Amino acid sequence: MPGKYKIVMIRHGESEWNQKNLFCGWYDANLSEKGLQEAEAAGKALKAEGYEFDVAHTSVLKRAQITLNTVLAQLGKTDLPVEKTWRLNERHYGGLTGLNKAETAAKYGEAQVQIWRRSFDVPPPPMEKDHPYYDTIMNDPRYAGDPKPEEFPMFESLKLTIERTLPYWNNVIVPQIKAGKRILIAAHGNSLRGIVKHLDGLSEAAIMELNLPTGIPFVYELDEDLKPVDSMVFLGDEETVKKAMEAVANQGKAK
Ligand SMILES: O=C(O)[C@H](O)COP(=O)(O)O
Repeated sequence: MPGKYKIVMIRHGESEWNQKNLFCGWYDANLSEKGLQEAEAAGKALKAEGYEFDVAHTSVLKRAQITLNTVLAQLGKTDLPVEKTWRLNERHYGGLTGLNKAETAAKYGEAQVQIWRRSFDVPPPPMEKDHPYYDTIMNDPRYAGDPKPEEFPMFESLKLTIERTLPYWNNVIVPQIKAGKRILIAAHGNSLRGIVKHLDGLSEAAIMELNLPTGIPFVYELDEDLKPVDSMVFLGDEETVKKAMEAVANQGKAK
């Protein structure tokens, strides 16, 4: 039976730091050429499937915003209302920000990197004041006043990420869904993993296994209680999606 509501989500296209296999988090990396192409293909796929939207939500980070703008351009909807919030930002990778994932796996072990990347409540080490990207992130005018100084993250586990994403989901997105708005969310691998965990009621063990591919839209059909009737249906062939998920997982392997 079809769901009452449909919502489309997409992780940003490959970023320049994804390409270099660096922990990115709140660093404002640009999309790579491949990431731009992924975003264009995503927009074409959504158009071919006849998707239309009333509003979009994204983070304050340009890799998500450029992905969204590229998708909307393909849909001929560059005038769609867009809401931007730090609450959809990628999880803050703390002191790992800027480190190479494979080198970090060689240094601390793949198991430790897998825990930092995919566990539910084990945070990465904090970003200290002398971290090379501390000032860039802390002094970013887009964060002036929100998050409040006392809630500005220095590191985030998935649990902490969900705790700041869910208020936005519940207070802003859910009312729009219930009002019949057709919604597109362009965000990040871990902020979207948090939403997926919430929607599907995934266990901490199950969410550890989920790697979201860059730039491939996925659809949830929800019943009137916002329970999934259809979960995470990707707009891409199964083999492509599977390979893309494996590629994300393998970023954490020591070379
Ligand atoms: O922030 C990053 O490094 C990536 O966008 C997500 O990284 P992950 O797949 O290692 O969590």
